[in-house]
Amino acid sequence: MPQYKLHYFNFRGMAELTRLIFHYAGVAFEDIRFEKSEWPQLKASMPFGQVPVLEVDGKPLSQSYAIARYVARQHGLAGQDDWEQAEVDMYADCIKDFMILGRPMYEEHDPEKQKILMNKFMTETMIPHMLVIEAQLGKNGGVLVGQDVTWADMACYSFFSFVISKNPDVLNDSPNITALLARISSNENIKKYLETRPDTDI
Ligand SMILES: N[C@@H](CCC(=O)N[C@@H](CS)C(=O)NCC(=O)O)C(=O)O
Repeated sequence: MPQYKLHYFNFRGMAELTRLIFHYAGVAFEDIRFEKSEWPQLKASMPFGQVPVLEVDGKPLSQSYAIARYVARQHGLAGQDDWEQAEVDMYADCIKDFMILGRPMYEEHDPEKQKILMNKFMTETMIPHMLVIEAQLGKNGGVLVGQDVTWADMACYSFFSFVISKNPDVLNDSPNITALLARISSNENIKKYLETRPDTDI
């Protein structure tokens, strides 16, 4: 087994999906978390000057979804054939869009402007795309692709569990997404991780 070291800030952010994949798969990795005050000293050592970065036997890999996909492929969570892998990527990219397009809303501090951004994000992106995910889970027996949990489901879990920690009503009309979250959070490895995970705001 390679030696994995995951470098990121001490919050969930863009590393949490990979952390969850490692824990779900029961694979040991070093979860290296640092504070914002330490970042200026570390930035130059990261390939794109950004994190997350995964070191695999000393070799660095950057870009959160490249990292998550790589770890998922190595541990049987990326789909059974090329088509399934493409479908898994499709749903994972949909979740990545949520994260990228939702970011300006979290960074806006003026409540009025934040409300406008929130409405636009919800009506143009989140609600229509959530309906697709909800319907697919219903059609496909509770997971997005194939017969079992993949990293697309983990991406869904990572994103929506964060969202409902801020706004518990978001999944009121989404029983299938709610069931997926319950399924993943009842995994023994995930349960153990959640018991000890640092309690961070983002
Ligand atoms: N496209 C990159 C974006 C990574 C990114 O935005 N990282 C932020 C933290 S979430 C960062 O390193 N910020 C510090 C900086 O840019 O100096 C990915 O998906 O990994």
